[in-house]
Amino acid sequence: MASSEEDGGGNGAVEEKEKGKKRKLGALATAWLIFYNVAMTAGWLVLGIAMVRFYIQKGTHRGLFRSVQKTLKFFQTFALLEVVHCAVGIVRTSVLVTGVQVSSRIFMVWFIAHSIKQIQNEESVILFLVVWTVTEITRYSFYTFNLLNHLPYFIKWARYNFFIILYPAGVAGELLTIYAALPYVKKTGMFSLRLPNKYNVSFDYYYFLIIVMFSYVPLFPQLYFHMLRQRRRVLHGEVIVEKDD
Ligand SMILES: CCCCCCCCCCCCC[C@@H](O)CC(=O)SCCNC(=O)CCNC(=O)[C@H](O)C(C)(C)COP(=O)(O)OP(=O)(O)OC[C@H]1O[C@@H](n2cnc3c(N)ncnc32)[C@H](O)[C@@H]1OP(=O)(O)O
Repeated sequence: MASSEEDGGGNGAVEEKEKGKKRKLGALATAWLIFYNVAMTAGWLVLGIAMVRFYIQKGTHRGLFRSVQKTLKFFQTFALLEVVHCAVGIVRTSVLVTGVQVSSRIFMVWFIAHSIKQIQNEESVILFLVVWTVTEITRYSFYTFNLLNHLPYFIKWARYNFFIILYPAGVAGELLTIYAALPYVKKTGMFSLRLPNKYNVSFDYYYFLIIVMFSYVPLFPQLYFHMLRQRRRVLHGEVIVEKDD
């Protein structure tokens, strides 16, 4: 995930390398990515509209997760394809960075919010839902317009500025939600395996969640600094060479 930066001022070899990486996508790959990004933009838009409508009609966030969970699960799980896109090389993004981003979201959706019903009405769940929705509508519309070579500047600006606030806000929502889940996990012993058992292994989901929370400390800055580098590259034209994973 590490990257090194070259001085933007006239390093020809680096610029050539950077240009060389901007290869043309095949027609099929482009068509697929346009379809994928349009579908994802639409999916997150539907989710956003459903959340706003729910709140206007009910005047409370209680029950909101339950009412939008099917759409959320479908589109967030569909995002696993992003790891595939990187792995097969049709998008120029690190498999590792994308893998961490997508797996942490899938984990939040399926192994926390879906599995632990008692925390679904926590404000922190709404916080990460709102943050993810704004982020993804911006991000997928950015990719779509970019592929169509008609990228409005405000979408580009939003893609590379919103995350400065949204990323920490999303992480706060996720961590507070996991924290709220801990007492239920401890009480029920869910997803845990106690000894003695026929496999002779033990697993404690409660401690696993604590490890997951601590893993944000080294991993989140990697994602955040990756986005800051992307921001400098795209908005300020700095030449940045990412080392291969
Ligand atoms: C099993 C338990 C696991 C537990 C793990 C716990 C670890 C937790 C640590 C992680 C915390 C994450 C928390 C997170 O969920 C919180 C939030 O998301 S809050 C909301 C704010 N978030 C964001 O703003 C970030 C959103 N995420 C991303 O942007 C990406 O996922 C990321 C991989 C981080 C960065 O994206 P990327 O590297 O792709 O940057 P670019 O957008 O600039 O794109 C680079 C080039 O690739 C092209 N591209 C990429 N995707 C596509 C696509 N779908 N279609 C077309 N083109 C695509 C893009 O155009 C760029 O091309 P070029 O270089 O030619 O311009």
